[in-house]
Amino acid sequence: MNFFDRLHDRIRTVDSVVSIGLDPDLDRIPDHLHEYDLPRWAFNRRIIDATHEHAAVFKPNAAFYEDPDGWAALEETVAYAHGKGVPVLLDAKRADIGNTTRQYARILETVDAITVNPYMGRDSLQPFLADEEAGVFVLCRTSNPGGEDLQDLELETGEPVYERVAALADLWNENDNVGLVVGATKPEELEDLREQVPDLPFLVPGIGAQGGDAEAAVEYGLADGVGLVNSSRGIIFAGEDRGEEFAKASERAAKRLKKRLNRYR
Ligand SMILES: O=C(O)c1cc(=O)[nH]c(=O)n1[C@@H]1O[C@H](COP(=O)(O)O)[C@@H](O)[C@H]1O
Repeated sequence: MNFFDRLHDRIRTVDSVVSIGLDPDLDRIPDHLHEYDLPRWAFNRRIIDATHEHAAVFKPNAAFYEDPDGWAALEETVAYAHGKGVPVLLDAKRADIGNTTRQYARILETVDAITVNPYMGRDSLQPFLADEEAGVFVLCRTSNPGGEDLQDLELETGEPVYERVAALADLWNENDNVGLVVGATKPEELEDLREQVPDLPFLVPGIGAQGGDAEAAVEYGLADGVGLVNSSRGIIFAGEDRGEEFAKASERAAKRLKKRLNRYR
């Protein structure tokens, strides 16, 4: 079944478009979890238990797992999220030349969706795009300040680079499996892009810790009700100062964000 159809069902089931980012910074997870073999997995398990009823997806960012224990923690995390019925979107921002990107795409046997980087062009994304079951979110207008360095550059046609990326992503969407990543810190670009590509669901990061616009994220992020608004640190570290009770604060933060976003749906 197509990822966006599954996401549509999941959003309906939990009445939520919240993507919960599982970015378990080892310097920030509670002290008592460091005695476990895999502290990141111990942390994620508690976060998943506490928040899964509010999660449209879980979005682990690969950067937090790129070492042997990290990969083990990620594997456990993905299986556990799936056991709770929650799709997993791996934020890996992948792409490379053909034979390399084919190896990257093998991760789609494990996760449901992925973020990819359009900089190397269509062939660098082909194995992802060819997977009819997977969701492929193309970085378009990112939330960070330096996003403007390249993404806002004007082409000879007068359009900015990020709009060209959106147009290309729309062309690449032959299997109805492509979405865009557009930061909540860019509400005007969100609005323009929604008009330009009305059918592409967006993953909108940048609310919470980065201070983005939650209302614009929902208003323009969804295509026919399908799309994702992500918060990572704002949810998983909501209970940073609560010791063993940390996950309860995450549950409250996830529920609060769900309710807040639902006001705009
Ligand atoms: O691809 C992403 O998810 C992403 C794109 C972007 O433009 N900005 C952005 O913050 N992200 C990711 O979204 C998450 C945001 O985390 P918080 O700022 O803690 O909510 C991180 O995992 C980022 O890597």
